[in-house]
Amino acid sequence: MALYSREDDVAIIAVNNPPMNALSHHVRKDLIKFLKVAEADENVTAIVLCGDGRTFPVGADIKEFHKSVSALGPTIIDIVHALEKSSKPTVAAIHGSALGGGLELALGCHYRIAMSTSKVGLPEVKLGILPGAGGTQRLPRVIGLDNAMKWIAYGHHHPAGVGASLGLIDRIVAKGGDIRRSAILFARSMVGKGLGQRRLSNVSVPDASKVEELMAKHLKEVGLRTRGALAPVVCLQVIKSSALLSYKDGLESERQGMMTLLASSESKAQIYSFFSERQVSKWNAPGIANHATAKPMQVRSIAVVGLGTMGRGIAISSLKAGKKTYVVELNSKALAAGVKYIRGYIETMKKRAQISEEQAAAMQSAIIPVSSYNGIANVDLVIEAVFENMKIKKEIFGKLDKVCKPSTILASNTSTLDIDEIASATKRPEKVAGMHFFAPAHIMLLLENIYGRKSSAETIATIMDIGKQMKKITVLVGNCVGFVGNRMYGYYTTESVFILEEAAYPEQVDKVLTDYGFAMGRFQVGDLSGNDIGYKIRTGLGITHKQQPAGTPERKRGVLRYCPLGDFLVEKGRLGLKVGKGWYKYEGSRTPIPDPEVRKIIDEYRTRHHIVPRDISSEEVLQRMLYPLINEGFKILEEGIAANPWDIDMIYQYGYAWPRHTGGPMYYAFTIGLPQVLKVIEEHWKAAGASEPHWQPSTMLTWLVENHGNPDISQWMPLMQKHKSKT
Ligand SMILES: CCC/C=C/C(=O)SCCNC(=O)CCNC(=O)[C@H](O)C(C)(C)COP(=O)([O-])OP(=O)([O-])OC[C@H]1O[C@@H](n2cnc3c(N)ncnc32)[C@H](O)[C@@H]1OP(=O)([O-])[O-]
Repeated sequence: MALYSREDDVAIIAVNNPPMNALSHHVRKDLIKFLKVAEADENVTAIVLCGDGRTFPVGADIKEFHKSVSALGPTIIDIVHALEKSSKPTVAAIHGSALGGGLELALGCHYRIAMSTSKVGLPEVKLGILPGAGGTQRLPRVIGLDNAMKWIAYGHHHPAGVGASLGLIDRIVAKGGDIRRSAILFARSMVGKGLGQRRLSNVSVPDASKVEELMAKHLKEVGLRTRGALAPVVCLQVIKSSALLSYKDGLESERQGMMTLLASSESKAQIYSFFSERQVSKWNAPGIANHATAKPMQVRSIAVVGLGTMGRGIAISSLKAGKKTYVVELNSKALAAGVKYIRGYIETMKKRAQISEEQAAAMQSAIIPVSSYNGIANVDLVIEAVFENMKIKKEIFGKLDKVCKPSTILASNTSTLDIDEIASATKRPEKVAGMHFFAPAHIMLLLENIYGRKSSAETIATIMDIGKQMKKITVLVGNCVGFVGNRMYGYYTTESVFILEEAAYPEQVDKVLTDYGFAMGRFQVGDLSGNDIGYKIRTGLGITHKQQPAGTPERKRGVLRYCPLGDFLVEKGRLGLKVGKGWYKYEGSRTPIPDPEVRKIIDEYRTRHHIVPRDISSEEVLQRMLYPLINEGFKILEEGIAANPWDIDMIYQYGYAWPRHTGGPMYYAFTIGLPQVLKVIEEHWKAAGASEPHWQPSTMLTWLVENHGNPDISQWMPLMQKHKSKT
């Protein structure tokens, strides 16, 4: 709802719809009603629009999207026009954030004042839509086309100070000031001044003459940064109309753009992503604990064991979260190198104004270098980040168990290894868990937390809470080889080399993936992370080409199909970007260049095995790359390793750069339709048989299709649970 009050001659309309003052239908009804009251009251000379509680409205109510209620009048644009039309000065008093429809309301007001700490922006593009309440037409009239294109096509939130420098905010109220009082005084001071040029629909776009040039520039940038996404392109086209058409016709173009986007699968996927991102914090470890009941332990200090790339990033994340951080390396040279890197990184963040001087100083003084395990006996949480080797990890956990106080939680940053086996090296398995960070750990937003068979409710709640404090998208999953992310990814890489064998070169496979929306294809990613990583894992499993006894068929490992092309590459020193050659060659930059030598390796291999390369369609490449992931995702849900499909999707969006506008592997499957996905998987399974088990259809997928066709993704788990409880 909204509340109406008076302060002498100024009417105050305050949106009161916790937690974020979204502009739900009932709020919109109140706003129009109170604007009429204020307009009709002779004793009112000015109107202040504000938000109660945490914030100014942060936009339309996203829960109403794709439901009929979102279109029920009054709409946000009706309120925008009522605010603008008012004969009395209308002032938006912004605290917290004014986003989306919230900022559009503020653009309807004649004046805007904001707390210095507040944020403003039109982030609709991140929901696959556009600012459909006049924002595409009104913002360029205030901040110019160039800025408006940037703001709307990328959807970033901007500090109010930046808004003020562009003329969007008329006055800034310093931290600690009273925004409502300032707005009342400001509104009163504007009474009697002309409103004509304050009504944005009367104003023209300042840099309209540069429209074609700006369009070309922004279309190019958007194409590079948000590959394959429709919304940024439609946003730009609609903003363009603000420079070429009348306000009224521009609004019509905005309406049409909005209709197109609302009907797209992209906006549904983005809205699903918005809620999924928040849903993952409501974690559940079936039979052990869930977010509502389990209480985290207070963690004041964290020790990071191992200062390689991962350990350094984890230590920086810990310092950013304000923890006293013990950094541990037994070798003094490695310790010094790690500490130097961390200290240097903090200074760089300070120089780039990513953190304040005080924060930097606090982080520097919170680093405690340690060269023996005894030095971390009293920490609350240890995160081990040493080499991916079970024997070494068990030795370290055994030692940590002996020296650390009984309440210390011991976590491993393993990306694949069995957490229960690691826990078995201690006498406190209830205090052991996995915290799988993604490289670089201080930048990547994903944290995949793993609970073991014996992890306690408190341990799980604590690692989830630490993820939140580190500002990570933290997803809880169960224990299995590779957990969720890497277990699924394994089949993606497996299938990619099978495609090389049969039909394509790396650049052809990668192009299909980047056209789909990935920033990089699988082979470029391999080069970037180092092809030797996978090689070491395969060596650990004893399956590389060199480890086989004489006479082993090159393309078989037992009954399983195998492709050694990745092994050949590493054995020829093609480790990836770091050495300037891998699946591609690199000539002094990070740009991958298709390499005739790689083609030669593939061609010779094909000739040796009498493989005649065939034509392969982009559709087949995409299906073969993505459907094994999806199939494995269903197996993971079936086994209870992930509690919900959106947990998997968030892991893929934030850990593996899955394009957000398609939602993630599980949501993408829903968009394609589960029957169609199953049909393709079954065809491959029929053709490949037991030698390619990743094509064996998941029982859950098969059951859902046979019994429910393509049920809504929110129903997959409830339907399965109902089915299981009956059987
Ligand atoms: C039609 C005309 C065109 C206009 C289009 C628009 O305006 S499109 C909109 C353009 N605007 C945006 O895209 C802004 C969307 N919002 C945000 O980006 C962030 O909420 C934030 C940055 C404002 C605050 O971050 P924070 O980390 O402090 O808080 P938090 O994120 O955890 O949220 C707390 C709770 O509020 C919920 N909720 C939040 N917003 C909305 C909403 N609009 N609606 C409904 N619910 C919303 C959120 O789900 C969560 O619920 P839960 O899980 O507790 O049940």
